[in-house]
Amino acid sequence: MFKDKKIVFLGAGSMAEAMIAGMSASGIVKPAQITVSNNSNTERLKQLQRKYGIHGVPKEELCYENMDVVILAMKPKDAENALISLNHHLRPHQLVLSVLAGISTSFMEDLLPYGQQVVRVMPNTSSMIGESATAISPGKHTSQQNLSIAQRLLQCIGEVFIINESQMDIFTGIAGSGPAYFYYLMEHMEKAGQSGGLDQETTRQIIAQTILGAARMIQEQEESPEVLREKVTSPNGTTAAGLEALSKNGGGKAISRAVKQAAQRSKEISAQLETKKLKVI
Ligand SMILES: NC(=O)C1=CN([C@@H]2O[C@H](COP(=O)(O)OP(=O)(O)OC[C@H]3O[C@@H](n4cnc5c(N)ncnc54)[C@H](O)[C@@H]3O)[C@@H](O)[C@H]2O)C=CC1
Ligand SMILES: O=C(O)[C@@H]1CCC=N1
Repeated sequence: MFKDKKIVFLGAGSMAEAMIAGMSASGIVKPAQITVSNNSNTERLKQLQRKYGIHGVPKEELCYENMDVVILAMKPKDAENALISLNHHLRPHQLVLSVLAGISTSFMEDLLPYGQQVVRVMPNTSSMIGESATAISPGKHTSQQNLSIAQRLLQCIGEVFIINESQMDIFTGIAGSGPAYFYYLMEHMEKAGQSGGLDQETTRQIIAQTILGAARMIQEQEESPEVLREKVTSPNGTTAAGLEALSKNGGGKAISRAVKQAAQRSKEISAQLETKKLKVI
């Protein structure tokens, strides 16, 4: 399916690198099929080229005719300019994927040539090791065949969920931003471990294995998080004491607020860009 297909990343930041690393390691896409470009930092392009064996090409030197899949990976604030300048280069057969938070398919379609096939994508940085939870939603002109191509390509970086675009904000709050919540939790557990007498490196490995084990239990057992939590919790035991502290300190509420606030921010980014775009078109 991907033999000879050429993929270009516009944007060479942390998300692009995570996807490039995952795709290159998958064996499904060869590094030589991948090109990455950015606004001006040529040193960064050289670094990615050396590290992954892909092509790092300055924006002015990109040869768009050769591209099959264009992946937008700049910040949302740069999307409008990027789409406007892409407009002149694209051909109808080229598929545009966007990993930008808050950028709707209709926003892209309005700024690209009429009928362009686009897919909105929300990956996370675990793409780096092929463990992303990625959502995709097709634009209104996107064929089933191109949606399948996007799905197969993104399976190189982890699990892919095809969702309704109206669910993209909440998906972003859970999975796009989600790794950061777990890292935040780990940072705090690590500090507690150290103050309890463990060294930092050992604590880190213990926490990672604990989170990995809990995640795999959810994936491999039929039971809900609630049931699994109850199985850890002995009456009047250590877990009950820990959970009580979490609950008393607003732990559950804080987690649910974090997800909702991130989803809300995704909505706000869309709304701000829509308002700005209406002044352009
Ligand atoms: N970092 C993350 O965990 C995730 C990020 N995303 C999305 O990925 C996008 C990129 O995020 P990061 O990699 O964190 O940002 P970043 O700031 O690290 O990288 C942005 C890159 O875009 C380049 N750029 C800007 N305008 C450009 C243009 N017109 N053409 C080509 N390149 C251009 C910049 O030079 C830079 O290389 C954002 O839109 C974000 O919403 C989505 C999911 C997760
Ligand atoms: O923080 C952000 O806006 C991006 C989108 C999801 C994760 N990082």
